[in-house]
Amino acid sequence: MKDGRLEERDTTMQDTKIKASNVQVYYGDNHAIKDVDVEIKDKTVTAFIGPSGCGKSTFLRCLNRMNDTIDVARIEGKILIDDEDIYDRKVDPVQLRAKVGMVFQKPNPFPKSIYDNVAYGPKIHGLAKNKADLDDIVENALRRGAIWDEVKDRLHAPGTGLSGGQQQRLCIARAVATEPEILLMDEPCSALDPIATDQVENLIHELRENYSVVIVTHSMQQAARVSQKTAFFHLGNLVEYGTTDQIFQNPHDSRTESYITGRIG
Ligand SMILES: Nc1ncnc2c1ncn2[C@@H]1O[C@H](COP(=O)(O)OP(=O)(O)OP(=O)(O)O)[C@@H](O)[C@H]1O
Repeated sequence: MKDGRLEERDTTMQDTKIKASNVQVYYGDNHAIKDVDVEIKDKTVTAFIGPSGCGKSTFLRCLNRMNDTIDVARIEGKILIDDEDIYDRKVDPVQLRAKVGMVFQKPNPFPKSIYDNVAYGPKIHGLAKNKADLDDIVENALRRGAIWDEVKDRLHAPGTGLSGGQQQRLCIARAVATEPEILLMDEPCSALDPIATDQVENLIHELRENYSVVIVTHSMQQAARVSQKTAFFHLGNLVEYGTTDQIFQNPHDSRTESYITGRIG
């Protein structure tokens, strides 16, 4: 059982990594995110929860400008990362996405070897001086993805030949290989069995040492297990944001309470 007060002290000590103000997202006429303000802490796992269609993934995708790739999406408001406006014209979205890595619901390794899956990002971002350097980066990332021991003897086998849980850890290794500061995870365990889920959750716990992790999850049990902060979304609004212990044990808003007690979902 977590000590609520300790957890609270722990997260309030962390610096703000992401500050979103008055964020609105429209898909054509559909106002999917309504006036969201939130400060996301560094070295903390933040869970986004809420009923299907409430805008969790949409808001997550605002944080590394993945919505830019959706023609009908329009974003207003401000999102600062380390006090820099990520929607400023001088920000290159490709560089931004290296700093703000993303792991998707379905493991999506490239149709390349395990090695090349991880080496690809560091290569295009010029992070390796030579082959030996690249080998080190790949090994380190696979270790941080908690999959090195399982793949070290078959680095040149296809990534798509791994099990689902291994593929997801490979995708996490690929995301950390470009030395991001923030990791966005959109339901990273929904395609995994309980054992693989447990491995990925343990990994999320370790990643928190070095990164700000933001995870969208349908599972309230998962949010309670992995996160220190939780944001509850409903119909495009950020209804309540607080420590995970407060949200689950003492929700202030009746909508949050209805959701966590299973009355709405
Ligand atoms: N690519 C898109 N094009 C148009 N509308 C979209 C798109 N993605 C999401 N939407 C709409 O935006 C709203 C929020 O969807 P979003 O996927 O962000 O919610 P969610 O809370 O992540 O849902 P779920 O838990 O079911 O994944 C919904 O009305 C959805 O139909």
